[in-house]
Amino acid sequence: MLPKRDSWAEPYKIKMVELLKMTTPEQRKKALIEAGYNTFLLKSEDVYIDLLTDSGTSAMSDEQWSGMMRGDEAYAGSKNYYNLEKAVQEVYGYKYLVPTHQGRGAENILSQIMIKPGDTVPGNMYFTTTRLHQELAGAVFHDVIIDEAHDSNSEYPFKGNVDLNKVEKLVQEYGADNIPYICVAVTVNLAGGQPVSMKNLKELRAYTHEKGIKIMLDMTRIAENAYFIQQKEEGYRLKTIAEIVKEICSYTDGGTFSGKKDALVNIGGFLALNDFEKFEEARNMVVVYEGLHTYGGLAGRDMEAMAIGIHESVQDEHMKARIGQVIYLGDKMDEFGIPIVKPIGGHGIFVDAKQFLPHIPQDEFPAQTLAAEIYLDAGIRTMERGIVSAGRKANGENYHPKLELVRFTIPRRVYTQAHMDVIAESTARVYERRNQIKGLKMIYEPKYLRFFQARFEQL
Ligand SMILES: Cc1ncc(COP(=O)(O)O)c(C=O)c1O
Ligand SMILES: N[C@@H](Cc1ccc(O)cc1)C(=O)O
Repeated sequence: MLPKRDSWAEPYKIKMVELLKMTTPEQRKKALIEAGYNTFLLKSEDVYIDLLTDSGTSAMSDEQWSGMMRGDEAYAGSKNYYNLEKAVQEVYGYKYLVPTHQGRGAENILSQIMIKPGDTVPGNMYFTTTRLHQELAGAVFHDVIIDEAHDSNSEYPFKGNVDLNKVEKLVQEYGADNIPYICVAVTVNLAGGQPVSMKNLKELRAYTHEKGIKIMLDMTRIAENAYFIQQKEEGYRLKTIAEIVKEICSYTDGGTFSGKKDALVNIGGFLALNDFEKFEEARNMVVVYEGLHTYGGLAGRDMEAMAIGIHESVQDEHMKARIGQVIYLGDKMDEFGIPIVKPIGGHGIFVDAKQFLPHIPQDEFPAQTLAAEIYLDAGIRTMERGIVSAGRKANGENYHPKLELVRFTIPRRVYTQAHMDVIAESTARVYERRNQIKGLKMIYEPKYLRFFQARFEQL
């Protein structure tokens, strides 16, 4: 067989490194018990490879670091705000910008200015913070993602797509007047970083236009979604990521953004809108919750780094290496027979805990258990994305999501291919001893977003 000739490589070189601490199995066991078997409660210094999240964990470029030095820390009218506004207008095409400290700050403001109590908000699968803000504003969330998204074995290439029949059913039942907007996430985090196709967005735009319903993007990982469109959707192979990103936004009315993902910064976010009246409301609201409308809870230097990161995020070679690394890890896990969500998505590998630990019932938290076991093996930190994350319904019952997953989230520009090998091998070791693994019971449950702070004990 001829050797492989189409390898990708990182379009950067390493200028500074952060040393990692290795731990012993005994140290990890102790740390895990102290953390109540919740990877969110581990101390970062007890972690070897940190795949908890791709949020705020990416490595900034030298350009971004030099942007930090150009921070204009004026209370009002910082020049970095105008640079960020320009970046948002140029890259996404939205007219108005309201900066926020991170994505959920924007979700809060959007929910408050758009939703009236009793409204219905459809979305392509829930996201924890997004749904909570919609609910706190008085709306009921309805999942309108296609059925394939709930099936970890379906190889459908655009599992993030909205099912228009499900939307139509909601319109029939609740009336378009009671649906302020549809929230469309690109890519869909909890489905496994799955993309939405341009065709689907165009169809949704045509439909919502006719009904007078707005589309608000959760544009947190929009550049990653654009990469999948470029690679998989007919007619987009020769378009750049930048062109595709702008086209996606053109079918929508605005979006919330967590700059901590695509935009390669450690903190920051924004709300972008096209409607001036809504913008005025949001700009007024931001001073209540975040800070003045020209900084929204951010330092000037943070806005500068985000403006630069937005431009870097839509470079084709960056995205090729970014997703290439995720696919490399997924392929390795696949070779070991580890059950993962297919197709491989944008920001990480999602291991199917129901298939991995079929002997553990969902009420004994298989994904939480597996994340704990993965940490024990080699100090790799991952995140539960199953019944714990899904939380409870308004009537107090637990949601029982079909997907019970452990997310191995890859920070951008941080780890090497050798780290990916270590991660896959460690997971394979846990897979070999899967039959001996026992479930957990929850011993402490906070009211909101319980997965962040809940505590568990081994059964
Ligand atoms: C899809 C998605 N939307 C919204 C958010 C909220 O962003 P942030 O963490 O910046 O508040 C996140 C991450 O939290 C996310 O992954
Ligand atoms: N958005 C980040 C941080 C986060 C994690 C879990 C959540 O449910 C909410 C926020 C992520 O997806 O990793």
